[in-house]
Amino acid sequence: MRTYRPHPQQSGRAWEVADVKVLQPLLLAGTHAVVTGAGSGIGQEICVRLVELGATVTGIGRNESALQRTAELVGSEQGSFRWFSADVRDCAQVRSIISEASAELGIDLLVNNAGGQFYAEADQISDNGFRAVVDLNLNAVFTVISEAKQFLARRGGSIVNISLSGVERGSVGLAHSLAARAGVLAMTKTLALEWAHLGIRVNCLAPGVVISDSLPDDIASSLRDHVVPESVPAGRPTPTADVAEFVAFIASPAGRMITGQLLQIDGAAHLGRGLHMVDEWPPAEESCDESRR
Ligand SMILES: CCCCC/C=C/C(=O)SCCNC(=O)CCNC(=O)[C@H](O)C(C)(C)COP(=O)(O)OP(=O)(O)OC[C@H]1O[C@@H](n2cnc3c(N)ncnc32)[C@H](O)[C@@H]1OP(=O)(O)O
Ligand SMILES: NC(=O)C1=CN([C@@H]2O[C@H](COP(=O)(O)OP(=O)(O)OC[C@H]3O[C@@H](n4cnc5c(N)ncnc54)[C@H](OP(=O)(O)O)[C@@H]3O)[C@@H](O)[C@H]2O)C=CC1
Repeated sequence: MRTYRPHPQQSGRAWEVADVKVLQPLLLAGTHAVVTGAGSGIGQEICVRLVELGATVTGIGRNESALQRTAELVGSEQGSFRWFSADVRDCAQVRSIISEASAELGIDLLVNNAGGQFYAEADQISDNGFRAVVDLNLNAVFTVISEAKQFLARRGGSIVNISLSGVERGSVGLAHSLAARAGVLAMTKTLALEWAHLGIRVNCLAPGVVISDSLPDDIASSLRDHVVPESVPAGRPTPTADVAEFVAFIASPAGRMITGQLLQIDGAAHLGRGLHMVDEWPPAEESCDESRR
């Protein structure tokens, strides 16, 4: 199998530390952003960057110490960060947090980032397992958005739904998650239409492979050693900073005509062989098991 490596001129430490912060300082001063899944990985990076750009950020997640860590990471001199601990699948709790956090401030940016799944081929996913993943990655997104609408409408805010590269093509081991993300994509396009007259914009950002600190070691190694070299034409994972900068760009005035879009920040992974979360894909012919046909 062909493996992908990063271009030699885009390798090494210079690339790793390259500053992707291209937006003007204090670009988002005076705005209020709500970010779910704010205690780790992509969500944490988004919070840190939005505060740096001057926004007041409300973070939501389940793990209090993780949210506290985000609070410690954000700088204090520009915007500010406060957090609420909640399971986004708890509709009543999440509705009450969104309205408490936004009654005064309204919402300029809502980032639906909380999400995740386990990896299993479809015939290993129980009804309850499918439901659990759809609850987190689709139903909770609807609840958050529908509560936030009245606050987004005050000044014409923007919604960014974090999705997965490959949402339009499928990935082995992710039937539940991609079904949910495809639902979010359809909801994104529909709400972009329905709410355009309110000035509310709705987009999906789909990272490819992001190797963040919060991933379990076995998943991180599998992504680094197999999925990236075999399936990401750019030959490298997507840095969390790239996602955070694009979220801020969409929220900025420069993004004011961008709505109803799916943007895949994935080094062309969605054009390649697909991001498949199994050891071997496609299966070798001799290993095909008749009983599973
Ligand atoms: C595109 C390629 C690259 C993709 C890279 C993507 C990376 C990321 O998304 S990073 C985010 C990483 N973080 C996570 O994924 C963590 C979030 N995950 C979860 O919280 C759980 O996986 C959850 C969504 C299922 C929610 O868990 P919870 O509601 O607590 O569910 P339970 O533990 O009660 O289980 C419910 C149901 O699911 C079955 N199940 C759980 N794990 C597995 C598994 N590995 N294989 C098969 N089935 C599983 C579990 O057995 C339960 O079903 P029943 O037994 O039928 O009751
Ligand atoms: N890593 C990757 O390769 C990719 C990730 N993504 C997506 O990006 C998003 C962020 O992932 P990433 O940063 O990598 O992974 P993380 O696991 O670090 O982030 C997921 C966040 O969601 C929160 N979360 C999970 N379940 C719930 C819940 N029920 N209620 C509230 N918060 C919840 C978690 O916090 P807590 O547990 O404290 O609640 C955590 O902070 C996810 O939607 C993920 O699927 C997309 C493409 C690739």
